[in-house]
Amino acid sequence: MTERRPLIAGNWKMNGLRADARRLAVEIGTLRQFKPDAAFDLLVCPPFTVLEAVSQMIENTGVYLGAQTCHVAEKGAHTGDISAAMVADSGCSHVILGHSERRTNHAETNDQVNAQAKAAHEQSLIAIICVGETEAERESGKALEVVAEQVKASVPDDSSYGNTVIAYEPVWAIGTGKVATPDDVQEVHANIRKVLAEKLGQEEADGIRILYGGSMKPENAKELLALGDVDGGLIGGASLKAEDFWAIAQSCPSI
Ligand SMILES: O=C[C@H](O)COP(=O)(O)O
Repeated sequence: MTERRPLIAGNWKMNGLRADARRLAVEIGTLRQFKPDAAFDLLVCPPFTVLEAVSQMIENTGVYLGAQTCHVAEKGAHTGDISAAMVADSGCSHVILGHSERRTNHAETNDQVNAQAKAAHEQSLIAIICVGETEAERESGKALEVVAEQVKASVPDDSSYGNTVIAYEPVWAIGTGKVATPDDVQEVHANIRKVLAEKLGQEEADGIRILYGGSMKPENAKELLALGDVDGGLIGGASLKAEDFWAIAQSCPSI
């Protein structure tokens, strides 16, 4: 079976002026250099405006750089948008797509996320495709079904373990301090892998990393990261403090 090296990804969201971003990037990069052979990959996804600054700060540290979205078109009349080519040109290897905050605040649909992921793949970017149910959907027993539908529709057919990561983020757990139970997380992750196998084949499904996101912190990371189908975390709030982000990464089981 393809080895799934844990990925610990920090989504800085709309946080970080240049000075803060540089400081945080240096702190994370410095910690990373202490353990270059660690059993996990580290990724930071700052806002577009500081990608360049962060890219310089993490050069040669082994920390990967990602953006938080991209447009489906390569270039053109799309005021305020950023293309996958621009993301790649900024030094990024990854891009987060379809985060629930984008789906809610910018009305992004599964079809759009699918097209964004294809655009990202064309630029050799790794697409981190986010899915997750709302609290009402969980309470009405529809979590598995909703997430399965999102995966089926948002993940393009050209996806592979080399170019795609899935992030399961229950909407109600994001930034709230509420965390899904380990049993619930494992159940959803296993079902995502099953859907991926039906869509892309077992080999790809076995290799695609599925991250958990939603109030992951040093205190709960170990239990979540130990689950069989959890291959890392997409971390918001706790990724803004280098020590917390690093403590989460250190909680990864050895591979
Ligand atoms: O992308 C990250 C997630 O939205 C999780 O955010 P959080 O760790 O602040 O709950």
